[in-house]
Amino acid sequence: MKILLINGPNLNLLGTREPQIYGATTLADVEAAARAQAQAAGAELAAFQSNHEGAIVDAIHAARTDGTGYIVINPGAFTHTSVAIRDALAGVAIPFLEVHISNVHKREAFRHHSYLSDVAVGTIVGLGTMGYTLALQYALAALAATPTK
Ligand SMILES: O=C(O)[C@@H]1C=C(O)[C@@H](O)[C@H](O)C1
Repeated sequence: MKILLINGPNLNLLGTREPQIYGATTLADVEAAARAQAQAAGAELAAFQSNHEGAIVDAIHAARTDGTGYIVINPGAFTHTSVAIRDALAGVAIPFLEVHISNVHKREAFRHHSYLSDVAVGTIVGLGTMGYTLALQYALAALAATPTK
């Protein structure tokens, strides 16, 4: 079982970026916890972060042929702008969960729309970095129930 964790732009700044919104946990902490969670379940986790839309699209394409069974993605600001990332996720037909650390629905209006949510299995919003843990828990259970992946 292999899960790909993708974080988008500015999430490399986690821990110092607007901590009142995104908390004090660093991206390295998030990725290390996710890796340990996956390994404890007998799964592999690949973690990818980029500030560049095309690099995220390329990472999604690569998942199509590397055995990835589930994607957990926080697209950052590309959530609200990127048809390209939406199309890549739909194009590889790998189930994915959309995660947002903050409750985007309590923030600026431009954050209320996602180009991904209607093609996602589900979304986890506003639960801080625990959202990643919960998303992984769901993805691991889903993969365990479908042994082919
Ligand atoms: O809450 C989050 O994780 C999302 C992260 C970002 O960087 C923002 O651009 C999104 O609007 C929200």
